[in-house]
Amino acid sequence: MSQRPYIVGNWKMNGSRAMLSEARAVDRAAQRYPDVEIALAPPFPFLGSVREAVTAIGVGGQDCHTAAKGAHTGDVSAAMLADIGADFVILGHSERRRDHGEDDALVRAKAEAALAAGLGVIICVGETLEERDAGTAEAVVSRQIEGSVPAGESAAVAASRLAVAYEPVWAIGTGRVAAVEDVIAMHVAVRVRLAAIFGEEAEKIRILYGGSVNGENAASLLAAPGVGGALVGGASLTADAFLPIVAAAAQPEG
Ligand SMILES: O=C[C@H](O)COP(=O)(O)O
Repeated sequence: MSQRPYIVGNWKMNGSRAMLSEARAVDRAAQRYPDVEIALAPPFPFLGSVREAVTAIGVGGQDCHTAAKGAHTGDVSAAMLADIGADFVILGHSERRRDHGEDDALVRAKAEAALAAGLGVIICVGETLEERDAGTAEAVVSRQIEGSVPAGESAAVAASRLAVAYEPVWAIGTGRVAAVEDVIAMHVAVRVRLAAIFGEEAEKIRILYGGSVNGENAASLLAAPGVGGALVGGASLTADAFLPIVAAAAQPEG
């Protein structure tokens, strides 16, 4: 794969205006890592401020509505994200699937709206512990890919603006990181499904790993074949915790 590794910090529902200083610190450090694509996804209230505070890193939302505008109290459209200068949106995170009952069809509709608005899209997939223990992890993730990826998009659009984050639910925020060999196997499964949809252009779609990534484990995860980056939660909340992951992406273990 020729693309730069993609390291995305998802602040989830954390932070305050004070965290602008963390975003600025990441942005300042980004010039030391030209071979890494770095981005942050703050909560909506801080998105515009972070966008204005940084120049070298990407900024994205954590969700969007399927519609461009209208009577949808509390929601935010992809067009609004694009309007304030966001580069991408994270969709179908397991916390949204859990907290808001989002299913694959809804995630796909959101992805279509986001791509239509010109945004990049990171679609999250991943199995629960019960599904892994039952031996159905690959089947579950393959089904999520088939249901939530916008298959009607051209392969060229997918190759340039779509990423997939494989995040085993049991590894998110638990400190329990997936074994590298399991990460490799799951990324292969994701790639096979993407290739079935988009053909050989699917090789260019970055597949990120997410789930308790930190400065200690990042190098071995990011060096794994097929891993195109990381979607980082807890360790993205401070520049001190996040930047070692960026550094690991710049020089993954051989
Ligand atoms: O979006 C990020 C992932 O859910 C991973 O979160 P975590 O790094 O806190 O485990």
